[in-house]
Amino acid sequence: MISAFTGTQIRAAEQPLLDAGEGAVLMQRAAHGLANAVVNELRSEGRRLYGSSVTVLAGKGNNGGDGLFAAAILARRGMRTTAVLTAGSAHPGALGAFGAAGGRIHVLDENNAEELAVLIAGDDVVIDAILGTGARGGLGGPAAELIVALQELKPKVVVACDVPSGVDADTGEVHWPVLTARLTVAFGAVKAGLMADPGEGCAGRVLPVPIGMEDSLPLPALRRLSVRDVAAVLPNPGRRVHKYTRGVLGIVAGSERYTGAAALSVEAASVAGAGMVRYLGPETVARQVLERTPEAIWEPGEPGRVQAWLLGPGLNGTEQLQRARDVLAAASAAGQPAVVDAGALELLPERCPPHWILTPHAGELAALLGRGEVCVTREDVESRTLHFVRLAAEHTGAVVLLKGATTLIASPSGAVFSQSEGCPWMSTAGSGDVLGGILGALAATYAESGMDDDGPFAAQGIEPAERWAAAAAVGASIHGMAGSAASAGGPLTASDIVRAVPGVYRALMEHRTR
Ligand SMILES: NC(=O)C1=CN([C@@H]2O[C@H](COP(=O)(O)OP(=O)(O)OC[C@H]3O[C@@H](n4cnc5c(N)ncnc54)[C@H](OP(=O)(O)O)[C@@H]3O)[C@@H](O)[C@H]2O)[C@H](O)CC1
Ligand SMILES: [K+]
Repeated sequence: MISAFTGTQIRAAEQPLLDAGEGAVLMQRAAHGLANAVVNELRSEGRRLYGSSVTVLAGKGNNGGDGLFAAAILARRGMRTTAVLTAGSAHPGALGAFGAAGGRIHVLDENNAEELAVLIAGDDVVIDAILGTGARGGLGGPAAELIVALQELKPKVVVACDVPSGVDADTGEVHWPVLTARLTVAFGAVKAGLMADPGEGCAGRVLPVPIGMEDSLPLPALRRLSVRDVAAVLPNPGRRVHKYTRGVLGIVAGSERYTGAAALSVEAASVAGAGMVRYLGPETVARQVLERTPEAIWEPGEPGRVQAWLLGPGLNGTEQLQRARDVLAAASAAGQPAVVDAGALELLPERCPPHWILTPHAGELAALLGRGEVCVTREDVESRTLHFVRLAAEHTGAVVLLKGATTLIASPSGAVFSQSEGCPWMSTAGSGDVLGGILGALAATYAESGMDDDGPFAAQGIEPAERWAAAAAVGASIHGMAGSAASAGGPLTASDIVRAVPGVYRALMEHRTR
């Protein structure tokens, strides 16, 4: 499990060490970690250190200090090093070390941003050490001009020091302009803003570097399940199971207008481990569903027993909406888990049970919050994903899974998971219906026993109040892995994601036996 913390949490954990006069030691560790990361990045491209060039953009605080000390190390190892001081002044000790190691220094002013950008852009590596966890807002003035000009010139390799300057370390909010990094070297621990959009999109790969205060960290603000975690909690049928105990999922999806959504979500649920899928919808849609997934059961009347529900993909028309309303009421009364997507989100009661999983995209999340009179737009949600997903979980009382390049899953208890296994090609019609099917299958499977204190989540140390959010994170992860496998770098359809799901399960099961 990867844990992420806010800048404030990290600063608090550092404080006892700073009080004990260990600040300089922490900075040296950070600088060595950063310098090593630059060396490895160059080596991975088959480049020699000697004769390669690096520029550090250094702000006036400790972030700039880390960058300058790292550049001094790189200078001593044979790199041509330049520093651009973006605030006129810089950490005195680090600047001294940099000068002593033979680095060249330029001072950014009102008139030289473009000229310096041209000078730097040809370097092999640019280290962004302008702002770290001490930032308030983003870059302005000449520093912003420099970043805009540099971004246009497409520098070869950008390594961000602790956090890309302009990304809010706590929230992932981005204050443009930001220099997009290939790698972010995070000191002490990953910052929460590097695992939430839009910040994650600026950070590239994130490499945590321990600096000695990790034991003092509190509970994380955000967690990400690793492949190993997902493998460990994946439902694994024992010898004595049958289709009913594996988990039966009821699906209310599709309509005359959107038949594909029903077909995709039923098929996805079937391949994602549900023991059986019962489909509720009009006969014309059911025919197409069964043509694609003959294993599913059409329920024209009162449905048979299910362990969980999926409602919403492609839902349209009075008849289907009424069906969904009835099912929601029955699921609530029976205490059954439900995955609620798309059209069914509008049918939710004011407060939902904590084992319901809502799966809005940014626009739907804005609408959901609007019901509670929080007036936000899709753009607001997209720019502060972590904040709004938490708020939606708090307001609705349910687990809220906000779909995106980084999928955030907030539990009403306050825990947040972040998964990012997918790829941009997955932004395609029907992809969300497949996610709904996978989540539904997991909900039906886990509903039987997965959430107990002797179940897989408890074994991973996940608290009872966080388990449904963790289950949703498993679904997001499988969906992302299946999409990336199906894409292999190229375009794909939602059906391709479905076809890749069993292979992902197999690979995860293998992981488990290793
Ligand atoms: N705490 C430690 O011992 C260690 C920290 N590490 C590294 O330090 C940074 C955090 O360093 P800090 O000096 O606290 O803050 P920054 O470097 O991020 O910012 C420095 C100053 O910049 C000014 N500021 C804030 N916002 C802006 C802005 N939008 N534009 C321009 N300037 C801004 C502000 O100064 P003011 O005088 O304006 O208030 C900041 O104080 C952390 O990220 C690590 O990289 C080490 O890693 C380990 C030890
Ligand atoms: K930085």
